[in-house]
Amino acid sequence: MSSLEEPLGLGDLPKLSINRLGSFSSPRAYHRATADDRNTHKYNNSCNGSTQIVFHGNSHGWHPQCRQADSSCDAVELRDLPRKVMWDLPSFVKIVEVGPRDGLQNEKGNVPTSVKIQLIHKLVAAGLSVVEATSFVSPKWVPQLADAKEVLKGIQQVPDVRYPVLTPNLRCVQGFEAAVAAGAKEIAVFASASESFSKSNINCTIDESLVRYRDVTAAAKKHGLLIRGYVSCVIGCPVEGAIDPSKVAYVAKELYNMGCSEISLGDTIGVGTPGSVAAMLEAVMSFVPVDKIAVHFHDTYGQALANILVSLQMGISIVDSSVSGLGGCPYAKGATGNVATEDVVYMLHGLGIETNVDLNKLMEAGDYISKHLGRPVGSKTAAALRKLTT
Ligand SMILES: CC(C)(COP(=O)([O-])OP(=O)([O-])OC[C@H]1O[C@@H](n2cnc3c(N)ncnc32)[C@H](O)[C@@H]1OP(=O)([O-])[O-])[C@@H](O)C(=O)NCCC(=O)NCCSC(=O)C[C@@](C)(O)CC(=O)[O-]
Repeated sequence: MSSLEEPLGLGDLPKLSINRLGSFSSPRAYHRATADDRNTHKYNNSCNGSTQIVFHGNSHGWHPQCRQADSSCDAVELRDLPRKVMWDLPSFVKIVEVGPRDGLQNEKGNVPTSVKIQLIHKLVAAGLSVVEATSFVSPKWVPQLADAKEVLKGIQQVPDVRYPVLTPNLRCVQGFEAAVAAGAKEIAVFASASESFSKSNINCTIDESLVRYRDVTAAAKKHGLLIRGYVSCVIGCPVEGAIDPSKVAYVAKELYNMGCSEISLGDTIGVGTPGSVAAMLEAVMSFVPVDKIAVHFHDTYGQALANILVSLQMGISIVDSSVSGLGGCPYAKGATGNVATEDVVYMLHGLGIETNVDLNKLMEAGDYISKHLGRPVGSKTAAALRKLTT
C-alpha cells in the first residue's frame, strides 16, 4: 500500500491520455488589449509576430500587456503560442464557493453563527452565485456545523443565488428532513471512491451510502430540490493510496443516474497532479456529461491551480474553491484547505475567463474570516495584492 505521506511517484501516475487532449479544437484569438481592459484582465499576447508578455502594475495589481508602450498590439491567433500550451478554454466558469462549509467544518475553535452568516453575505456580495452554507450532519462528528439550522435560517437569501447544504441521510435530526425544515432549496450528498474513507467519513460502505442517497435524492426530487453529488478521494485516499479512476467513474455514474444535477470530483487530500487528474476526468466523462462535472481540489501539495487548468482544457467549467483557502476534511488527516477562491479568480481573469466575481470584494470576505480566525489570509493573490496596495 503506497503511503500518501509522499506525493504519488511518477510511476504511480496513470499515463495521461494524449488522444483526448489532441482532439481539442483549434485555438481562438484573444481579445485585443486596450487601456480600459486593464481591470478585466482581457489581453492579447503578441507583438511583432513574437509572443512576449510583460507585466505592468496597476491599481488591481498585475496586468499582462504587450512590450510596446502603447499596447497597440494586434489581436493574436493562439497559433502564435505553442499548441501544447493553450487549448480552447471556456469563456465563463461558475465558481462554487465551499468556504462556509468545507472551509469551516475543520476549524477547531468555535466560529459563531453570526460570523458564518456574515461571511456568506460577503461572498454573495462579491458576486458568487453558489455558496455552500453548511452541513446537516452529526454534531458529534462535525461540532463546528452543529448550528446548521440557525445558519440556514439566518441567511438573507438573494434571488438566483444558491445555498446548498450537505445531507448524509434522511434523518429529521441531522439530515435531509432537518435541512428541508430549515428552508433548504438545494442539497448535496457525498460519497467516496475509497471504501476506507467512506467508512471513516460517513460510517458506511460505498454501496451502503449509494442506497442511502437513492432515498435522499428521491425525497429531494419530490420536494423539487436541486441535488449536488460529491465524490471524495478521486485521486488518492489517506489509507488506500492511489485510487483507480474506474472506481471514481462508478460512483460518479451512480450519483448522476440517481438524479444529481452536478457531480463534484474531490481530490480530498490534494495529491493529484495534472496527469492523474486528466486520467480520472477521462474516466468520469465516459459516464457523466462534461458540463455536469465540477472539480474540487484541495491544495495540500500546491497542485490545485495546475489541476484546474488541465480540467478547463478538458472542457470543465465548474470549479469549487474556498475563500482564503479555508478548510480540509476532518476525516482526511493532513488534508489542507481547498484552493483559495481569490487565486482561482485571479488565474481565470488572467486567462480572459469571466466569473462574475469582483476580486476586491472577494478579498474583503477573505480578510473578514481570516481576521476572525486570527491568521493571515490563505490566498497568495490576496496577500500579494494587499502588499501592493498598502
Ligand atoms: C453521516 C453520519 C450522520 C452517519 O451516521 P450514522 O451512522 O448514519 O448514524 P448515527 O449518527 O446515528 O451513528 C450511529 C452510530 O455510529 C457512530 N458514527 C456515526 N458516524 C460515525 C463516523 N463517521 N465514524 C465513527 N462512528 C460514527 C455514531 O456515533 C453512533 O454511535 P453511538 O453514538 O450510538 O455509539 C455521520 O457519520 C456524520 O455526520 N459524519 C460526518 C460526515 C461529514 O460531515 N464529513 C465531512 C464532509 S464530507 C467532505 O468534507 C468531503 C467533500 C464533500 O468536501 C469533498 C472532498 O473534499 O472530498
